[in-house]
Amino acid sequence: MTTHDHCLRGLYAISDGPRPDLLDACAAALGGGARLLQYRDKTADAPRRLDEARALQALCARHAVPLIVNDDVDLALAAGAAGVHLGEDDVEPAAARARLGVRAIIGVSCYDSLERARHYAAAGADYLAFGAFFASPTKPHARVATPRLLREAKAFGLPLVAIGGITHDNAPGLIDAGADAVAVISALFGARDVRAAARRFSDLFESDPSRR
Ligand SMILES: Cc1ncc(COP(=O)(O)OP(=O)(O)O)c(N)n1
Ligand SMILES: Cc1ncsc1CCOP(=O)(O)O
Ligand SMILES: [Mg+2]
Repeated sequence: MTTHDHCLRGLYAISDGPRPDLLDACAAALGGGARLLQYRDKTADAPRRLDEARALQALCARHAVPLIVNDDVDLALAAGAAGVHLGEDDVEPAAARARLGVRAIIGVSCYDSLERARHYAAAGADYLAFGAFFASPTKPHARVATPRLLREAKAFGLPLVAIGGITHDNAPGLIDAGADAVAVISALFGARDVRAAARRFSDLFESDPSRR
């Protein structure tokens, strides 16, 4: 168990920027109960990314929710974020830890691979992300994972995050298979009412499985 386990259960909101109402949309996700927020912006607009990451860090601090920055350890450091999410193109957890400190939340993408999970669990990751579990509007060519991976990855003893095409309808199956958190972009930030969408995802973690 890590010191971050309390926030690693529930809805993990991942921003879909750039968008003009990014702050409002993220505030709505947090208002709807998101337990983690990831700033994911794949553009190269460094000044805007820094401004947005800093603004999101202030927002997250008001909600006592950790901000995770996707890919970019330097940006996480500059924004004072709680941590970073690392994929296959990014640095190893130890390098991120050396920059961000022992208390940082370092998440890793394991895609469909238990081998990656084993490696990253030993390398000091705080959570293991698997996916895509369903066709993803955001990342149509993402590698495909199956719920069985979640059941097997429980053995690593770290919080498990599921990602990829997750909706209110298909999330319960992943939670039942062992996902501690569901990471969602389109079905959350593409919703007309982001706060209500976040609340519905969050409620899935509170309710009796037989009543979902
Ligand atoms: C929680 C979470 N899981 C997986 C990813 C995907 O990371 P990666 O494979 O590095 O892809 P990009 O998001 O960088 O396109 C994630 N960001 N967050
Ligand atoms: C970043 C990422 N990695 C695998 S699927 C995905 C995108 C998830 O977005 P969506 O919830 O819109 O499918
Ligand atoms: Mg990445």
